[in-house]
Amino acid sequence: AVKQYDWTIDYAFWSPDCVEKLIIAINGQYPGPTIDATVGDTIVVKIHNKMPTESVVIHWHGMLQRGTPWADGAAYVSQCPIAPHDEYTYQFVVENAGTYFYHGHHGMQRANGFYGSLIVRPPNGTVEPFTYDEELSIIVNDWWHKPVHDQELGLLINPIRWVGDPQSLLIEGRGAYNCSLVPVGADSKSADRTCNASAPQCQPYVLPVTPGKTYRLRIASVASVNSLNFVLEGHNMMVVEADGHYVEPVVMDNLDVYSGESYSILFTANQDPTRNYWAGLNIRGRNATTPTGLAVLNYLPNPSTMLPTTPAPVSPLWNDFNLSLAKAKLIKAHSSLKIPFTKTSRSDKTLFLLNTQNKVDGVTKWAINNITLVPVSTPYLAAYTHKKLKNVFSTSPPPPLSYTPGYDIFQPPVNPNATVGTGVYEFKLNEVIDVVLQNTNMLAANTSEIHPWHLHGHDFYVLGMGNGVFSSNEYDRLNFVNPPLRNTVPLFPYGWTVIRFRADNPGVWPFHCHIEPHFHMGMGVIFAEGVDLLPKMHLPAQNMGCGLTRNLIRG
Ligand SMILES: O=C1O[C@H]([C@@H](O)CO)C(O)=C1O
Repeated sequence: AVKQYDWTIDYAFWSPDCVEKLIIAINGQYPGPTIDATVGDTIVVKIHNKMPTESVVIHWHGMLQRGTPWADGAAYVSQCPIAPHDEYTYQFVVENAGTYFYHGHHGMQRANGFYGSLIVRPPNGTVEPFTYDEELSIIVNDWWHKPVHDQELGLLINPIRWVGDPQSLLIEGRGAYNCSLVPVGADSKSADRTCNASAPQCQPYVLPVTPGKTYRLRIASVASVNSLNFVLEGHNMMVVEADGHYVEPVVMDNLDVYSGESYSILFTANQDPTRNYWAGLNIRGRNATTPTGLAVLNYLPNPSTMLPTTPAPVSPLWNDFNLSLAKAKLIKAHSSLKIPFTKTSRSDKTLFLLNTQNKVDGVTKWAINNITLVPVSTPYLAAYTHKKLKNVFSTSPPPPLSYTPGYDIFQPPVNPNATVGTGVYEFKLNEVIDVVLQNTNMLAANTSEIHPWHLHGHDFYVLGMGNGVFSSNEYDRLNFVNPPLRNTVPLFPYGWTVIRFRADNPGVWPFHCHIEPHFHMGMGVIFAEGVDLLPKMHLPAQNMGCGLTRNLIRG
């Protein structure tokens, strides 16, 4: 079936955590409308950009965009952003059933509240490998009071003004800042400093349940910076799906969710039904003082306003990274998933990507094999579809496939200066690619952080994760039996992560850290697949109305 949506994008004043702030709303809603579709459906979303001075794109996170790379919604990779007062129509087919979401992929618009859920259901009559009575769904997020443009500029200047810890954690766009902490005096009179604890927009999100029933709860994270941990007070959860693929059921008493990831968990409302419970969200991976984000698990017929008198749920220690690693490794492909390779299969190409924090002209950046990705004004995909422009992004020499062996990942970089680049890793159609992500110490001593890496246009197999330096003899110990198929995977501090995918989707696809500030600071690479086929591709003219392709458009 064709599912048609008409979306007007505009600013709105909103109070997600009771403090009023300018956000980006869709049809006046925050979070944006949910897309609810079935495998095989064609999604058509007509965008009207009503923001007076900001251009916009929407990335359909986890959608493979097979045959429609121009609809991926990554600014200056797949398209020119949609100008103010202009319109653009996204059209693509949804391929796999699961829990997904969409979000802005231009500037820091995602951090400005520009996101929503995208749920894909299996074809009618399909039996899923688990059962439940009803379904609930939440998107989780971290939230700052500082306007995103202030945040963005702070990241790009010298010295860096890092965004710091968020003021709140939001569950389905709702949190509760303590209004007594809002500065008083002149500041309190300006609109963006209004804090109203009884504003309807910041009343806790309610998850209504009927005692005895089993629920599928979909959880997705669009967090700007933080790794999050989700707890359902008094209830265990069984993880059954991750990033749109079934996984071997695994019971957890709290769930780590990295930015860009999604999960389905099952839980049964089998606790004392005379009270309600907290759903809680805490930061892991950073030593933050941000209070727990709270929603209400509402045992019907109790009123949803009957707040639990129990304390906010606690999560494991923020820096127990071995626990984080062990938990991430518990996610394994469901036994019904056919793995298209064995222990002895090798990739056609292996990329070793060193993740370092760097400096370029004194400004703090992130680099991959010492190259910081910088913005361009011609969309990569548009350039690749025009023979004449094919080489504009191929730096000479091309971006390095690996880094110098012997790099000491436990020390700050000896020479922190990185080069800037717009180079592309080019793959032949159907090449099997392994990527080894290698984490390192940051510019400051004794610091290394979590980076959730997200690949556009693909799911990939997570072959393994570990501590220290990855060495090729570790290949034998990777998981070739039931590696989960994901579109986002964490890279842990001082650790490594190995993924595998087939370059079977002609197009140009970003692979980047899903931490919004880090992508801005250059932490990503660009993959071009089936490059010989791209000149035969016909992009919508509107994708090309900027940069070097602007003058090539014929009416
Ligand atoms: O990119 C980053 O910058 C800060 C810090 O390294 C400099 O303030 C931080 O925690 C990051 O993740």
